Amino acid sequence: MEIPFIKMHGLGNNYIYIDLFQFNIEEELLSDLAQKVANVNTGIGSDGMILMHPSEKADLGMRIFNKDGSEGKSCGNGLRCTAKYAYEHGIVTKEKFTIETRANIVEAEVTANDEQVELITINMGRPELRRVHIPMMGSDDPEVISEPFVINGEELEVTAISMGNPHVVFFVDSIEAAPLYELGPIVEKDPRFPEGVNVEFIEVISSNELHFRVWERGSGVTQACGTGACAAVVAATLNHHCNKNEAVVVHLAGGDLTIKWDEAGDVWMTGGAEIIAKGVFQYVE
Ligand SMILES: N[C@H](CCC[C@H](N)C(=O)O)C(=O)O
Repeated sequence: MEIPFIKMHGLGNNYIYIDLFQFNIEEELLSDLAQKVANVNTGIGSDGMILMHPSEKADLGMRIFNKDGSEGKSCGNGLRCTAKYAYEHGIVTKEKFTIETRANIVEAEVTANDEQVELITINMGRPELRRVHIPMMGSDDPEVISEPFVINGEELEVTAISMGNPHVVFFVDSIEAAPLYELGPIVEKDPRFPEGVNVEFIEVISSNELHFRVWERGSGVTQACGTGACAAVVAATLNHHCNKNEAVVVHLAGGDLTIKWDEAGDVWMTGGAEIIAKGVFQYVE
């Protein structure tokens, strides 16, 4: 089956996008297709697959599948790329519009120059702090803020939240020394996270600047994670390193995002998005 695709990235977090306004695929093929397009040796190579689709609740919808074929509920970098594509390809005609994800409906605003989108701001909505909705097991505390967390024989501290998808944040003294590969895969699958978890390591530079690295649920180390950057700023604020209503620059491996957790409780993400290539994938079931 020939499947038209667009490869796009947000700060190096790259996905194979399929425009379901132009093409249709059976639901039961999606997980297998995501794994096959993401394979760098036998496929195209990406962190996963994203579907852009018609929506009855928003101007359009977006679904994200990780490299392992699992479906996530939201994707910050994917939302910025989807917003750029939707505006530049006439799926939307206004600079402000809404995008439905499995987690929520977000507001997007693009900044365009000669119809080319240069910057995208997404209101990612309110973080979920209640343990039961992250979800995370492990103690009766209703929230997970600087909670002792024994892993690999070490007692560390974690803060966990959901941005529609689960995140656990470790604060480290040096981002270069973050145990990304040692702890990432273990924590991702730890039974205290019944739905798995995205694992972030944060070095606080100042109240307006963080260094950030991520081991993503279902994809491993990626260059950037938009929902993770939002989770990092929320976690840093909950631990009194950052302040509400103040923009924070998050330095990810692939570049910078500006994140603000506002007084109304919404988390705003601003950053770029790029189209890498368009083509046709030869899909064999
Ligand atoms: N791995 C994530 C989905 C992708 C999120 C990330 N790429 C982003 O930009 O937010 C999950 O399973 O929840």
